[in-house]
Amino acid sequence: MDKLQEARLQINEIDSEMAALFERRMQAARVIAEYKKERGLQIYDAKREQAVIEKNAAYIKDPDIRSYYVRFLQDEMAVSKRYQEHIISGVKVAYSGIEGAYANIAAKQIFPYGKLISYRDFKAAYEAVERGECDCCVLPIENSYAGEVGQVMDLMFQGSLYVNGLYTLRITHHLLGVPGASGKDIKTVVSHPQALAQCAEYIREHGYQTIEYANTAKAAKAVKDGCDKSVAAIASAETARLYGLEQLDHDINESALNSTRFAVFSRVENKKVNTTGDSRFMLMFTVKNEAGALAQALNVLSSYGFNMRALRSRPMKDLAWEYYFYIEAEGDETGQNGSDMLRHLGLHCDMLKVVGHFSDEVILQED
Ligand SMILES: C=C(O[C@@H]1C=C(C(=O)O)C=C[C@H]1O)C(=O)O
Repeated sequence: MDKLQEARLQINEIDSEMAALFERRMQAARVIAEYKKERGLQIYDAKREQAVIEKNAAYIKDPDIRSYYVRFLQDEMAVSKRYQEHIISGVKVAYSGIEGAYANIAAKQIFPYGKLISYRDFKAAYEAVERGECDCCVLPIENSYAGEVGQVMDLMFQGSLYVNGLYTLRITHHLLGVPGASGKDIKTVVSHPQALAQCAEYIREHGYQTIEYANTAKAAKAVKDGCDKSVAAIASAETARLYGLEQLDHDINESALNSTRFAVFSRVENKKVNTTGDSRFMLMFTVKNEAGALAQALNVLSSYGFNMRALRSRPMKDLAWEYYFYIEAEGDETGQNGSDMLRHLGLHCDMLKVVGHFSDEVILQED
């Protein structure tokens, strides 16, 4: 047998072993895909991929081969993600608003393989998941300009869903006109009040009139339907594509920090979070009607070493002048220290629940 034949026989043997291993790996990936579907988690997990590469690359003794093996792992994981997409494809994702609105843009980016279903408001989207009509919903919880989204906070307090992921969508506004219009034609701009406010300086410099719409997508649709070259909408590039508008000017908002945080809600809690140090959790509670109860409750968190990042209060709808509290804190509350903290905190509360935890806040780019 010559060298070629010998080496090919070896490869045949290796491939047959690898085929069996590949099948086992893909079966494990299927289990992971189903787990993610139930919990509204994204397929891609950057930290896990990094860990897989680091751990396995270290097994390769020949330094010449190591970089090829890293490439092999990357390809293998890309194949596994494609397979997971096939399994999850059609996951039903509820969002509130119409196509082209920012909630829709966020949902599309988080679940590009999902079936996105529009609901008329936050409550309808949330309840569609509670009823089992959808697998998860994408709702805004906070905007860097307008602050918390109160209606969603109330749903989190009263409802039964969990937050297993948080995503920040950076929002860039553009000036959008009907095809053939140019910047010089524009006299009036239309958009959501927040978008108009975020572009106030630009609007003032150009001397435009403004008209408010319920959301940026509706404003874009009105420009398209109106066929008036003197009217432009302020909205995203995605909205421009959707409604066949042209970008007459780009990046017209003043603050580059304009962003909205979207939470993904699902019926099943994601118990095990990444414990690499970036974990966060969300609590909701009411305190006993006693002097110092709130201060004592807050002290419990710090005494167990949890760093509180946000504290908010909202009125309880059915009890006048009574409030519930929302806390977002850093750390992993699923371990022993966390459960001790929660038990201790419970002593100061009438009601306490963990609404969600997630390992990383993912930044979404609009385009
Ligand atoms: C299998 C998973 O999903 C994806 C695919 C991975 C893989 O094939 O090893 C790793 C991380 C994820 O991007 C997982 O999250 O573990």
